[in-house]
Amino acid sequence: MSAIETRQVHLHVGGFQLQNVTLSIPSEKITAIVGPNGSGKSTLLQAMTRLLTPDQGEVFVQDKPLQRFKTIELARTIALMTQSKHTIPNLTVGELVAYGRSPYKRLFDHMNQEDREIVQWAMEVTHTQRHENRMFHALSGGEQQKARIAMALAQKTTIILLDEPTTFLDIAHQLDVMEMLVKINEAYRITIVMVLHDLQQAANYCHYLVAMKRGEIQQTGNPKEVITAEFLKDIYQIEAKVRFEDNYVNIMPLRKL
Ligand SMILES: Nc1ncnc2c1ncn2[C@@H]1O[C@H](COP(=O)(O)OP(=O)(O)OP(=O)(O)O)[C@@H](O)[C@H]1O
Repeated sequence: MSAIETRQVHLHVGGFQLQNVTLSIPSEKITAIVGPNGSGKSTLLQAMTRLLTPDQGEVFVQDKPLQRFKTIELARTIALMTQSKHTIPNLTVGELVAYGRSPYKRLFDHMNQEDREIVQWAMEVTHTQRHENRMFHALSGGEQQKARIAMALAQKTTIILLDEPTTFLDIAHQLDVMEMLVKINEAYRITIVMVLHDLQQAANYCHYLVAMKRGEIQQTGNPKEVITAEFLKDIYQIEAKVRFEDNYVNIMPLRKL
């Protein structure tokens, strides 16, 4: 069973169009969506979470048509971490992570023991417990990313989508976040789909790659096989060397073509 499947999806936003997007995101794996700026990666994530509705074609989540999901059922199945942190209100980390429990609560319901345990678990997994009582907006970029991942985990979904989780982080925090996501995937079998600009991260941490260009899927497959010098030329119009060192993919961009 694929976690998410799109079949011949066409979707326009403004003058932009996703065209004939057919793909299958493998369950319990880590998938990277890559492609140049403006190629439609975020639009695709929005189509997968029903924030945007295709003009044509269908999206399936765990084999069920997306439009048949009740809102609450979808929120218990897929968590989405968008790029924007500016919409997060003034909350402590503990309060933010507790927001992840919303799909399980009715308005004005209090957190029960199970909710509290799940919130503690999500903070433990992401090492954010020590920030529980600090204000989210006072944290560093790396700490904020981990707190947002904790909120997604507290939603207790089987699928987590992340839009550029490592952008704006220093190299140590980038590795920290990627290693954390790998551990979450391995320990809890959560399907992870993330938009990435760093192709080395895509190659070295992800099991599956979806490459987009101008609203279309260009290539899919094992990132270690897909990312070649030819691929970088086709997708990004750059000349680059791609080398393997101890099974680690090393990409050396040389020049724009
Ligand atoms: N609401 C909207 N109205 C008009 N155009 C939009 C809207 N949302 C996205 N677009 C356009 O659609 C195109 C694809 O945008 P999208 O954000 O999906 O690309 P992306 O691959 O995620 O880009 P980036 O890597 O720069 O984040 C862009 O040209 C963008 O300007």
